[in-house]
Amino acid sequence: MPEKGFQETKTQGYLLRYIHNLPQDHIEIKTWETGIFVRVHGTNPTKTIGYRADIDGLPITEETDLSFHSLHEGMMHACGHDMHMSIALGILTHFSQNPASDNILFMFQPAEEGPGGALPMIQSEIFKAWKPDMIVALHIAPEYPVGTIATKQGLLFANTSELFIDLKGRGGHAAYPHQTNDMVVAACSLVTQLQTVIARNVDPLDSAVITIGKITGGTVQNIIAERARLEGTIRTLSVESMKKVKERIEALVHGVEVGYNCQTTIDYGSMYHQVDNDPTLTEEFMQYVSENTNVRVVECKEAMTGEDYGYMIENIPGFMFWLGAESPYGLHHSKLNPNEDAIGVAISTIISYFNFKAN
Ligand SMILES: CC(=O)N[C@@H](CCC[C@H](N)C(=O)O)C(=O)O
Repeated sequence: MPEKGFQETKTQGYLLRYIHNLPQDHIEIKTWETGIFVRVHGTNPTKTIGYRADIDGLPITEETDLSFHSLHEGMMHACGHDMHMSIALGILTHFSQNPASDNILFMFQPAEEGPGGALPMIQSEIFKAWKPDMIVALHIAPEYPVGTIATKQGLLFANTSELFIDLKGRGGHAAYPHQTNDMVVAACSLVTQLQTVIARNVDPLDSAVITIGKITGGTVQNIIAERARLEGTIRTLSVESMKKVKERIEALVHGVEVGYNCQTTIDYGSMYHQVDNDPTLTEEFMQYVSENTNVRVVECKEAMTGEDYGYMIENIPGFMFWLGAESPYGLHHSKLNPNEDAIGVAISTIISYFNFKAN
């Protein structure tokens, strides 16, 4: 039942029904927007360990033939959030029956794909009252085999900013281009120019991405377009690079405005802070898993993916890791089919690690 960010009402209802069927003696449940907080009271708590799972889907038409494929036409769990939820429910089920000595706070977070649920969730009164001392999250990784986890100390995921550029010129008859300012031509030129920011303005030893994922413009084939719109995303490995990339984008958009005699607007939509793994906790987790489980631990490089989970661990120690879920098709692909064996691997690994951390 994949649903867009902050519209996850059926998802929330499903999760709540499951959670209400667990033993209730040690748990407290609070809804927040379309998300859920569940606190499992420890037997002798000295701290609270947080665990976050994201719950929204993506606007992609699913092309798998799975028996449990999306029932919502045009929407898909193409980033593995269905698996993230299943894993969180598995861990919660265990601790609701066998509480650890410390408290564990489960956060079922809406709107990771946009516009971002993590930041308002941690600003909520519930989070402030139940504030965890550390937080853990995972993301499925189609490129790693089941039985593998991958992470690193420090920067794991990039800074992100959405990018929406609107262009408005003068439309007209397809046969009289000299009387118009064609926004399809201006938009196409701008898309190409934007790639020069990466190729010519970003230090080759740094990294950045500008992806335009959607272009719209015009009305019909024989009318020159009065309007066009580019929708995309920017990724950088530092907050400073994001600032520089945006300055260059603004300069190029201004150039198109002058060069094509049109009006433009730029909207940066939602922005996510980079995921910076706490070095000490991450190192300890990697060592614990290597020495105490059959899971293979890989030290990976940082990725240009974004995650609003970065806000959760900006001021609270925590980390995220990739969970091997081998699929021939990657994240955000209509045929993504993560291997479900990864669910059990994640549940047993996190239960073991939380029991270790909860002393
Ligand atoms: C893990 C993942 O795929 N996250 C998304 C986050 C998107 C943030 C925002 N909507 C944007 O596009 O900038 C990703 O695309 O990396």
